[in-house]
Amino acid sequence: MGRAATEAKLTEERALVLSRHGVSRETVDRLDGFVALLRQWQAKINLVSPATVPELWTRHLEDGLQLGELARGPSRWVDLGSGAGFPGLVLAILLAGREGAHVDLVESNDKKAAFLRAAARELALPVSVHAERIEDCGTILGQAEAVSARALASLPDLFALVAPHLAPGAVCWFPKGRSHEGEIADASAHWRFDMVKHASHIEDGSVVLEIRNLTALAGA
Ligand SMILES: C[S@@+](CC[C@H](N)C(=O)[O-])C[C@H]1O[C@@H](n2cnc3c(N)ncnc32)[C@H](O)[C@@H]1O
Repeated sequence: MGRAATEAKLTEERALVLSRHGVSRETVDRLDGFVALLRQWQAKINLVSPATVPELWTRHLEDGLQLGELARGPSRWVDLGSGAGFPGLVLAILLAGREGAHVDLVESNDKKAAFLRAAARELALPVSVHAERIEDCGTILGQAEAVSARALASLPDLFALVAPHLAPGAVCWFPKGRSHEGEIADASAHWRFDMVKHASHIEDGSVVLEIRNLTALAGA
């Protein structure tokens, strides 16, 4: 897609997304700042698939906005495998200004972590970036009221990563695509959990899974 068409699509989809999510002027300014910074860095490092840049608002930002609306309570989040900040940085943008709010972003890729740090600094967000492997971040996970992860791993693999560390009462929020039913079936063979499945607006058949009370089944 050429530059003019990219700009037109971004403008059109920004208006669409903002019409679907009532956010404050300050939040809109921070979302715009995030998009500008991401596009600036994207010219140097591959933060998101280049084909999805014209659809940044609908493919990437809106997932975080939707998650923030579903999970209004928690102030202390951990986002695993944050990549370019989805959904973790968007959640931090929504939480900016709330007393006690904090989002830990875990991203093992040094270049992406550098981008996340730059964005957090420029946008004055309540964020810590951990350029580490999730497997080494048990203490951070243990402090979370809510954990998010998008496009990181299958549901059983996500459960294995988080379960040993989750504090009692912590809630996991995992956006999932159309193949979520198979992942839920696989996870159910080894784990007991309470789940609410929220329909996602991002793509037909996609969902946001809200998971509580995760425990390993005996003998699994
Ligand atoms: C497919 S990307 C998804 C990024 C983002 N969550 C999104 O939805 O756009 C997965 C990200 O997780 C990071 N990652 C994968 N395994 C990881 C691990 N064990 N510890 C920390 N980061 C990891 C990768 O570097 C990559 O940036």
